[in-house]
Amino acid sequence: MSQDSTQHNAQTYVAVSARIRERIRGAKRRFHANDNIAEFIQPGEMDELLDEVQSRMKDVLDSLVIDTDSDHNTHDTARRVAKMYLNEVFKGRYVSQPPVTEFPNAERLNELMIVGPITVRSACSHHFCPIMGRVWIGVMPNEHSNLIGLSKYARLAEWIMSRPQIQEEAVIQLAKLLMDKMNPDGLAIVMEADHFCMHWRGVKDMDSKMINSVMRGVFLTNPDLRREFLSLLPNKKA
Ligand SMILES: Nc1nc2c(ncn2[C@@H]2O[C@H](COP(=O)(O)OP(=O)(O)OP(=O)(O)O)[C@@H](O)[C@H]2O)c(=O)[nH]1
Repeated sequence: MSQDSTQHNAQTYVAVSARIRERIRGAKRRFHANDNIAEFIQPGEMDELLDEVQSRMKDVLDSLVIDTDSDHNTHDTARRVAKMYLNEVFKGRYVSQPPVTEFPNAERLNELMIVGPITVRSACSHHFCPIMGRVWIGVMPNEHSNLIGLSKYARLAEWIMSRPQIQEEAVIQLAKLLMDKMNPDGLAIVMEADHFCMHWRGVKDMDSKMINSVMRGVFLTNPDLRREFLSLLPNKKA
């Protein structure tokens, strides 16, 4: 019998992760660590996933030779880790995009606006170690752009970041989402983050950060605008 199926109530039980994977493959879609798969998850299946991830985490703890039966500290760790991954730190894979009210640009605003720093939290796809950082977003709207509420930049950034990520792909996913939503003349994003896979382990370098920027539309073609955006970012070391 395959690992994904067991006898269950006299019927063949297919693990919920296998059922979800089957639907995604059927739709010829990707399910990389930083992809959102909410549309393939049916009502009630998140509870089943929680049980499945808990059971597999228990196997990992067993393989780490940790006595989860008599060690009171790790007795419920498998469940806690499963809940943390599915409902908190990787939630952005499993839930739909947060609702964002879009307002027409009634006053035909076409001046640079900047939001930030927005705190972002993620984990790297390579080691599942935390990434903690800040992001600044600059928008150059035009008369046809949709405007979104200020808090929605943070909500959308959190949705993208609460997945296993690499920083270079995360900023591009965020840029695409905002471009699609607002349709501005230009968009600029700067992200600065600490990667705990470099602080806590590996090279154990406490000081280095990763900073990257993504420019779209007029921020690419107009160096003065790009300079204005970058000069208006508060000192990132402050
Ligand atoms: N480009 C990029 N790399 C990242 C990011 N987060 C973590 N990394 C790096 O991913 C790399 C994984 O490298 P590997 O050589 O496969 O893994 P490793 O042997 O554990 O690497 P060390 O960290 O050097 O011990 C490391 O260099 C990490 O520092 C990110 O957001 N972007």
